[in-house]
Amino acid sequence: MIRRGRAEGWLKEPIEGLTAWATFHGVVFNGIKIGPLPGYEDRGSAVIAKRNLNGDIEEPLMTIPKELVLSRQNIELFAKSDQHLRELLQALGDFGRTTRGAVLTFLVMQASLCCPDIKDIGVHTPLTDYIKYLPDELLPTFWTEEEHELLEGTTLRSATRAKMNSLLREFETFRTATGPISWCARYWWDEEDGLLTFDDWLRVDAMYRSRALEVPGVGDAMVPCIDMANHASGHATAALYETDDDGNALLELRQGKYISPGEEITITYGDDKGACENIFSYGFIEDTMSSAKVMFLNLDVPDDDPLRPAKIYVCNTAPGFRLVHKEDTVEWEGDFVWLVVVNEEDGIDFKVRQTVDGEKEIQAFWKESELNDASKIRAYLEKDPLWEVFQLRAVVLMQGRVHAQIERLHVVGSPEREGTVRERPWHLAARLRTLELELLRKTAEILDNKRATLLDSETIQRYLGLIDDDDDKGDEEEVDFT
Ligand SMILES: C[S@@+](CC[C@H](N)C(=O)[O-])C[C@H]1O[C@@H](n2cnc3c(N)ncnc32)[C@H](O)[C@@H]1O
Repeated sequence: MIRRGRAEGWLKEPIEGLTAWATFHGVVFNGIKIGPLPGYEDRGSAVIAKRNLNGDIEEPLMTIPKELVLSRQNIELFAKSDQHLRELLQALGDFGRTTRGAVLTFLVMQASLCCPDIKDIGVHTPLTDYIKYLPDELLPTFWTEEEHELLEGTTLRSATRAKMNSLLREFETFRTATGPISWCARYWWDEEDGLLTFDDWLRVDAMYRSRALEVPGVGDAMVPCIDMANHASGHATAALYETDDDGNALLELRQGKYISPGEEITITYGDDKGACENIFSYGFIEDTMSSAKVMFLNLDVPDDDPLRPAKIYVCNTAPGFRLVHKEDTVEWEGDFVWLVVVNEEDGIDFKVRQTVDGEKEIQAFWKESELNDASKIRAYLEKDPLWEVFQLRAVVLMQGRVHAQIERLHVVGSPEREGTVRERPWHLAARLRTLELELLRKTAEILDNKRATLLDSETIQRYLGLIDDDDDKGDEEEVDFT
């Protein structure tokens, strides 16, 4: 439906009309305009200065009335005067009460309202027309299979697969929940000419994901016009967004920033986000990005671990570890790693408990202390006399995983661009492979050093039997390196 609306024009407006839309609905612009930035048209629209702007004295560059903010709270308000939207949200239950569920549903509803084949459904809001100004972002969920293959060996490959699966599940939930509503059955789900398809779900997901901001005092929301600001990190971020005492959204130039006419006003989408997440959520990597910054590598509990099923059962953290590039080192995070490297002889134990309603539950213990969640395990291990041994095991485990990932990237190499592969996916995949490979190599080096340091530690020397505490014992004991 959305693709058709874009092609036929009933769901598309030129960006030149946005200022009139905004002014009509009470948005105040101060010294700025919205449109393509000459030389950077591939970024879509941007917020551009119309005159000299001085961050030390400037009033807000944009003020967006609170009623225009596309937040969960406002969607609930819209639903009070729109019985069809209300029906949808009620049918969706818990999902309709999440911000994501409410926003995606609202966006599908706005597209349906614009569709000439759908009659007498829903209530027009200012935001019904707003979505006509939004571009279709080429996020990886719209890449072809050939383009996805270029991601082999990068962490974006599994992230995109997992996202596609979760989008499919979400869409099925949406279809099942709304199927019994008669107007949904007629317009959306009719076997012959139902208008809604998975492609629509991908499109509303992309709109939300690439434009959602965390608005102070509101939470995740889409803020019309402020969401036309492109991203720049660090000192290059020109403006910040916040809310005033009345809940209106503001775009404010940062103190000390001076912008000349024709220059862009950027915000940050999150300086801590890694290259993978930037492509995943926004479909670009900043030109100045020189490190993948953050990578998540998945892990499994080895098949030969007798505690594997219990460890998987109790695990409530992401199965893997995150590498975070900080200045000239790489730090890692992931409680799952600790769960993998300990075994029964060390002190981990699992017990089956019957709950009050007769269900069976597995509980994890570390030397008699209950581990309510996996995040506690590290604190216990740190206090254990064998802490260095556990660290060494963790380091060896991660070394194996990092080397396997490097190997996968080597196998992919630098493929030639096939004729059907689009320029942007090809370029982004190549940059991501390079950035992730560099971060992995750096991590491998750091882990090698860490391993060498740990092997030198007294605890480990003793654990391996290389230090003999008891001179009298002589050398009759064999060292067991396993
Ligand atoms: C919140 S929107 C910003 C407005 C957008 N340019 C538009 O035309 O609607 C986010 C999208 O803008 C583009 N974008 C933002 N910052 C960018 C940057 N630094 N480089 C390239 N594209 C950028 C990406 O396509 C991203 O998904």
